[in-house]
Amino acid sequence: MARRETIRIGTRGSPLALAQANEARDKLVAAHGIPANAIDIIVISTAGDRIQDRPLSEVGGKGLFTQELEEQLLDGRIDIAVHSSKDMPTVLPEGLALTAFLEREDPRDAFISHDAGSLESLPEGAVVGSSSLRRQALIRRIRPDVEVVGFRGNVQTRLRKLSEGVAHATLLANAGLRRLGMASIVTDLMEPDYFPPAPGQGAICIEGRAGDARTDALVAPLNHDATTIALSCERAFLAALDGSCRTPIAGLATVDAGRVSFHGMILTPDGKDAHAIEISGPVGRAADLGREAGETLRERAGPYFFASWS
Ligand SMILES: NCc1[nH]cc(CCC(=O)O)c1CC(=O)O
Repeated sequence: MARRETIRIGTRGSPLALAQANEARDKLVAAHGIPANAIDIIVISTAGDRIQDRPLSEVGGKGLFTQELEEQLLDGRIDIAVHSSKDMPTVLPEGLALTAFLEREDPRDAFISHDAGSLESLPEGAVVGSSSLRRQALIRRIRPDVEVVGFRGNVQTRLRKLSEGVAHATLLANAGLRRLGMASIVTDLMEPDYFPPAPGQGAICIEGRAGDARTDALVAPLNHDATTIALSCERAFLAALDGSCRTPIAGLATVDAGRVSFHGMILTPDGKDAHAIEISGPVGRAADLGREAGETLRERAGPYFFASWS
């Protein structure tokens, strides 16, 4: 393995992205018995980090959190990029590949509030902050009386807004809170059967250059098979729905005893209309099952469902 000695990991600079890059570095160190200083962590700013004044669903475009890292991968300025799988487009630039998925953290969304113990028990007409189209639609489906307001910024910013009374509650990925050591702020956890997470939520992935044997060998021990199987199902579901970032799409696959079980849902942004599917089969068919689930929902919903708000 010797093109150069140091391994360069590219990452975004948010506290969560850095925690994820550190986790990948620690796993590389442990797997290969190399010193921590043989790995450089290189912070790269993305459009998604720079745009703070608008919901990203409005900005549109794919790869808001990934493009700048991918350019540096293709240039050879970094060897691997560490991402949240949830932020990864279904189609990668030519020459790049997802080469490992780390063991998934809790995929559930966390409910955080100083005013109520759960989404269900919020007072009527309460305000919930979220800029995620999926969370907005699911919240409105469960609590049509609640007012949903856009809410961006890092965890600290959102918590400050809660304290200031800008909103009564917010939802964040429990995985991110756990990785930041902030699990104690969670008020309630949303069960995936009625509040399914985003495809990929809670799973860190490694992106590398396709066919780069050196980095493939490096990251191979970090791969968690069940997570990779679940993610291939979830990402095939997303791809089959042609996941425009304006369509609320949710889905979670779990793996047990050689079988993968998938639960997917698409919603209108107001949460009034939704289509859900449950499907399971042998792990070898994970991607096929995800694609079939997506195609079935697409057919069931009909073209009007996708056209009515975009
Ligand atoms: N959209 C930003 C983003 N991308 C991944 C996570 C959480 C971590 C994960 O899913 O692994 C978050 C923040 C959030 O949804 O609370």
